[in-house]
Amino acid sequence: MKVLRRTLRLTWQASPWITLLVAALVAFQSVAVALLAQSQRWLVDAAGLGTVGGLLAAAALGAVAYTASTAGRTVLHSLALELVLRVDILVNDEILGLVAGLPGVEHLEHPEHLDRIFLLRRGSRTLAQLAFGLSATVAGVISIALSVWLLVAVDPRLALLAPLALLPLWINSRTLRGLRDAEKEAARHGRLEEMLHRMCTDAGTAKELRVSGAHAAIDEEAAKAWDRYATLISRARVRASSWNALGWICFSAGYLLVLALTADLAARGLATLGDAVLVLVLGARLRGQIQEVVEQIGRVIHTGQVTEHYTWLHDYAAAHGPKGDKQPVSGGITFENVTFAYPGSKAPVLRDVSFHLRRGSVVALVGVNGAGKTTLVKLLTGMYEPASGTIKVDGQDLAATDLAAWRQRTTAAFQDFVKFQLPVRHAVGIGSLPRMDHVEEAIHAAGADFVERLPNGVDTQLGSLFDGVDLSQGQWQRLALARALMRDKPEVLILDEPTAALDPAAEHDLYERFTTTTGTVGEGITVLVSHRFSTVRMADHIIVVADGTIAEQGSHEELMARNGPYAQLFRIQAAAYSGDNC
Ligand SMILES: Nc1ncnc2c1ncn2[C@@H]1O[C@H](COP(=O)(O)OP(=O)(O)OP(=O)(O)O)[C@@H](O)[C@H]1O
Repeated sequence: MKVLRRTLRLTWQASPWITLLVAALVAFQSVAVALLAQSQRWLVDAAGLGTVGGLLAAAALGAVAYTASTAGRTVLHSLALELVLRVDILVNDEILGLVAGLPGVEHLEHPEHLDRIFLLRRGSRTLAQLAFGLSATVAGVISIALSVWLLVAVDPRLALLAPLALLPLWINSRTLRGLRDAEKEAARHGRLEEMLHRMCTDAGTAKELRVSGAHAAIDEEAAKAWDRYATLISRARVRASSWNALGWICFSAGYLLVLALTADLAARGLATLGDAVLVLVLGARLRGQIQEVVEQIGRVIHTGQVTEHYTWLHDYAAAHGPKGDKQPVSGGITFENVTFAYPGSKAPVLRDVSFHLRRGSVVALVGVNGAGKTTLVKLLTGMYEPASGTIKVDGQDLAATDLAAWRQRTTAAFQDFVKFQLPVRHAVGIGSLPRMDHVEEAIHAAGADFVERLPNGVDTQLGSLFDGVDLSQGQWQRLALARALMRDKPEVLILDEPTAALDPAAEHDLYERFTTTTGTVGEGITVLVSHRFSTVRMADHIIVVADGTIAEQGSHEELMARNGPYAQLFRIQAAAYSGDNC
């Protein structure tokens, strides 16, 4: 009901006038068949009796009903198409808004949630048809009821056709349920095929795949996934059509029986010729009417699956949306006994982690690959919530604060940055759209001065998709950094290996710049993740992460004096760089 109300609201919002016109035409369609059959009955009876007035009235009624029905049907078809198209756009906008507006990213990583979003986006049109489909179904049922009523008036036994007409309807609802289950089961294969296909056609991944020669194998895997998807769906369809055919055979046998009964009644003088014509016309039309209602019900039931996901998305967005209007105040951040496991995985990636990030400090997270550094950063930016323990910002639980407001006070640059194929100004500016005027400043702060030498400076189009300039990996990375630096005086600046593509000297120089020129110094907290100890040693506080726990923490000097894992890693790297870079 909630979904119906929502889609009705969207339908009205799409166009009140078209909605009213469609409703009026649908209402007329519900009586059109009965009017037409009745006019033909009167026409034949009046002809038999030779009453000219009756003949003319019946012909006039038939002509009006026929014209209004056929013309109305054509107009209804095009108006309904237009309305559904408009509602589809609104539904898609709503879905994208809900998916993109969620503060965390859990819904984008959980396979079950991804399946739901996949099915929802594929079925958005069905959802857009819900209001129209339901009203057409009600009109169809009324139309069938009127036909049955007219048949019963000739002879009550003719009502036999009604239960027989319901049989295909019932079978169809059962088979559609089977189809719905098959679609649910197949969604994962469909999504896999889409991903593999994209891997082979996307310029970024295609390069690596060509070099490794794996594209043929991936192509094959994509074909297999598509086969699995198509097989599940087509098997369910064949099953459904066989059952539906059986239903129609039963109805056709009933129709023949009704015709034989009417012929008998006419022969015995218990029915007029007009009655026989009425039965003939209505019986033949009943098949079409039922077919239409079956199809409409099919669409509505199919919508049931999509509406389930639609409701889920709304509920999920309501449960995971902004939690309150309290804003974190300036101060330190404390992780208290934080344990965390990624969705769908039972093994915790972080176990009982506790540490404090002091306001105004530069904190470095170090550790081997997979230790849990990026996961800590994701928790800090509110992408995920801890399974147990709390993250407190000035004593306030981050899970209970408005994440959107928190994000306004933080900024981050990640190792897996995005290459936005836009003009430089926009590729950097989307870091903080209200501060578009500060793009040049951010570019300078990120050391991306190469932009000045591009053909159109900050207005140069980037990427090959739109005949733009392509950049080196290090240059793309500097732009990603500039994007992160767009935020005005962030309380927390997170740099998660955003300089991996830069040489060690450039990274050292850049971090020196960040820690002395950005707005966070003295006011905010800078969290940097790096494998380069020449950078790490600049931090005030170093946290060594090992296997999801904190192995040790302290200043560079303290950790060197302790001679623990940090000191060992530092010496190994210092030896590798012959002391030059560390
Ligand atoms: N989205 C995810 N879903 C499930 N497991 C994940 C996910 N992201 C990371 N992990 C797992 O969490 C662990 C910690 O990963 P994390 O990215 O935090 O490590 P890291 O210390 O940042 O590593 P690196 O130095 O390689 O960037 C790894 O074992 C990884 O496999």
